[in-house]
Amino acid sequence: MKVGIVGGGAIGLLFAYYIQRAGHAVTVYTRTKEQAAYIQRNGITCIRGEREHTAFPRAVVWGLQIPQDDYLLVAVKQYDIPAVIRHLSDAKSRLVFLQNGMSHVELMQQLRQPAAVGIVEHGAKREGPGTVRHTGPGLTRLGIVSGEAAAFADAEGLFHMESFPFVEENDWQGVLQGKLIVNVCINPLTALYRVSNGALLQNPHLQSAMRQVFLEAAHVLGMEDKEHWERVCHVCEKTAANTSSMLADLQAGRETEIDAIVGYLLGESEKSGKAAPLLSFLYQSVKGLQG
Ligand SMILES: NC(=O)C1=CN([C@@H]2O[C@H](COP(=O)(O)OP(=O)(O)OC[C@H]3O[C@@H](n4cnc5c(N)ncnc54)[C@H](OP(=O)(O)O)[C@@H]3O)[C@@H](O)[C@H]2O)C=CC1
Ligand SMILES: CC(C)(CO)C(=O)C(=O)O
Repeated sequence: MKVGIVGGGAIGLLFAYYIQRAGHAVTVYTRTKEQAAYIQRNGITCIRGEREHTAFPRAVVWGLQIPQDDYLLVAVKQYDIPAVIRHLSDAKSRLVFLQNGMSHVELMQQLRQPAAVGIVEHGAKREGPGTVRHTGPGLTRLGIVSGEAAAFADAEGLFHMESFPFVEENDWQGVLQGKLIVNVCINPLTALYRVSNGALLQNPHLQSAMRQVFLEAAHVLGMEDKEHWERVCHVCEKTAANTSSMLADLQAGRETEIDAIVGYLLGESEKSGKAAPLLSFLYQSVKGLQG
């Protein structure tokens, strides 16, 4: 099977490495010709614990040719999706979007191709143009957003590996929302206070601030059940030593995914008329910091 991965960041390199190892013909589509040349020459090295392996997919720059892949996995940040989609119009591939947040779902529904979300429960860190560290092994949940279900019938079986599992998810909206609320609670506060995820639990004042953010976000999403708060605390604990992606983006001077995470919720609060002053404060603060 021909599988294209758009984006050679942490998630793109991780998926390219594992799917190539599963025996598929992978092409990584990068933004720069330098990264494509690097991967062509050196492959992709994945570090997991003490182990380190290299796989050798093809690599080319995105947008130079119409992709001929059976599947295309889009692994760019939310805000880069519009630029990627521009080159998709003639592609016949089935599409899988791997982003956090929720604002891509509406964009996906406007595409001609069958499209699915891949909800990524792995942690990954890019350590070089062809090197990724698999920091938190988890799984990927596939949910069909548009097109015939039959288009994705083979996906789970094709990509699944014991060391890199894929499962089909019927309630993909519920799972995506569950992940969204975790990111809403953890990412902006860690970015503003410049703390690791665990500090939001360990410091009682920050925990109380996070609880207030949770209550407002849960109200907007109609997800006030106890289990969602427990999940937020569980993720905070499990990733206690992590620098959240939003804090990492700010520290590196990159754009954050605040629009796809908090911005999406503000859109929902406007539609429903539910007030969200804390979310608005977080949104404006992170926007202000990213300049
Ligand atoms: N990292 C993680 O552990 C997890 C990430 N996610 C989600 O996955 C998504 C990707 O995250 P992540 O991999 O960490 O982000 P990165 O910033 O590491 O990677 C994004 C990549 O997209 C590339 N890119 C941007 N525009 C284009 C383009 N037009 N054509 C081709 N490539 C392009 C960038 O290229 P360049 O480097 O040249 O700018 C970069 O390599 C995000 O939505 C994130 O929230 C979800 C779960 C876990
Ligand atoms: C779960 C969490 C908060 C882990 O750091 C994350 O997804 C992120 O940083 O974006």
